[in-house]
Amino acid sequence: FPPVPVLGSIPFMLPDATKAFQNWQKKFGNIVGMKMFNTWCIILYDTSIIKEALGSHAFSDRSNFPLFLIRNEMITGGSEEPLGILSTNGDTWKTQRRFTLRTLKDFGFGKQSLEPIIREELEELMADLTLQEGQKVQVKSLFDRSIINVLWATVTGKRFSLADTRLVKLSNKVSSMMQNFKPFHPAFRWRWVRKFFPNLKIFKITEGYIVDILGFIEEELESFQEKLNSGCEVSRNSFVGAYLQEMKAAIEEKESDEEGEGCVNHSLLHIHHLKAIVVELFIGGSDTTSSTLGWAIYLLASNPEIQQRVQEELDRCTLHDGHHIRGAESGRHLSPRCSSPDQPDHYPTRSHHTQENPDLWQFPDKFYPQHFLTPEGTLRKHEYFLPFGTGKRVCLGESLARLQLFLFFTTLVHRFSWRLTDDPVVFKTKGITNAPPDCSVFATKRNLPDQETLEA
Ligand code: HEM
Repeated sequence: FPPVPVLGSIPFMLPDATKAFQNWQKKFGNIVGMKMFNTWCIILYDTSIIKEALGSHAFSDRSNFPLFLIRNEMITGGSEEPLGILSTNGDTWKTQRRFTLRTLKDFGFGKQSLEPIIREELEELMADLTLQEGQKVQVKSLFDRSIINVLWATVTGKRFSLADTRLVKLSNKVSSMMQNFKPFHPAFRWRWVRKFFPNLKIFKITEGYIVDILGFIEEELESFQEKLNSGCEVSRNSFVGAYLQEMKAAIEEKESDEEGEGCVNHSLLHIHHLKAIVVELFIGGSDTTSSTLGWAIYLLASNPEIQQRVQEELDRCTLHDGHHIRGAESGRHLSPRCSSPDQPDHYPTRSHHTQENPDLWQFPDKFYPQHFLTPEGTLRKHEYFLPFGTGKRVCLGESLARLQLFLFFTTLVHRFSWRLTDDPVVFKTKGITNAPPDCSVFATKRNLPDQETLEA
């Protein structure tokens, strides 16, 4: 379909974009070009094509996302210079990504040292749930504060108590930004719109979220910087501390940059990038993880027989004996209706949501954990299940996310039984990720025979 002026291919996507994408594949094959307003996009339907494309240099650049243009302007006081990881390219992206990955690895990504932080969150959440026994618990916001707290501890080395009003405020801001941000809103498509109509509601709302989140980060940064300015060392056991120390060392020692594999170009470490990355760790690591957990609880609460089987399996195994818990099926429900935009040169692509493709899944619309089991009952991997993306831009928080999902899911399903209340279950498909439905559950403590439990 030739795109129409202004709207591009949008009229052909209505009323149901998912259906339209499926029909396009039947009609045009595994690579389809389309236009979102003024921007050309490519939809890739085939896993091997997706992997080949996202693994190549041509597809490794990202555009300066509208949300980030606004953020960058606020951090720098006017410049739209690309900052952080998610929307930078070239040397800047490489440096920030390498530094972040290396630092987070030092904290124990992929090892076990983040486990105590996550366990502390779990203990407080479980104490909270125990107090709320017999009362309705909203699934959607159930994990927000705990997940934000893990990120906060990683970034600053501190944690809030779950009832702390600052944590409640930060977590509300981050989750409402993620749920309400409309990346495909036409106002973000043309840069002149913001220039001529800066007071449009969509811009003001977005700016409001960013101001609030940045406020939290800047307040914390100030205390780190005060320490540094008074000649003290700041501890490297937080992301902010490690970044500031590295910047300081680079200035003091005027290190000669040794560019190359695994090295960080110190001249590109800057407080503006630090602030931008912290915002991104919250954006990338909060809603994604808490929504996956929310889906898991909703799906188990609405499928009591499956919940019982999972609990029986958890009762039989211990956390460290290498059992693979069948949690992946809840991740299949998380992906947004359109997955993230990528940009080869200036042509963003959308990889088709393989998670719902009827050719790949026996029951694409159903919660069916057997999708991830072999007939013998062992874990079955799918090369087309790519929740963390693939290629050069693959998620850098994957290890943290997997550890959190595993510990929260196994502990909470082992210790509590989950039942839907009579409240309506309302599905909403807006925002960047596919949020779990609005619904409430009862969490009832399980009577475990002895305390040689999974979490011991
Ligand atoms: C269930 C949880 C998560 C899911 C499903 C998820 C998914 C993804 C996906 C699909 C991408 C690739 C986007 C692209 O191709 O441009 C990505 C990138 C990214 N993720 Fe995650 N993520 C999760 C958790 C996290 C966590 C916990 C963090 C940080 C602590 C994080 C930080 C990032 C960052 C910074 C990027 C950008 C990487 C780059 O552009 O080089 N994510 N994530």
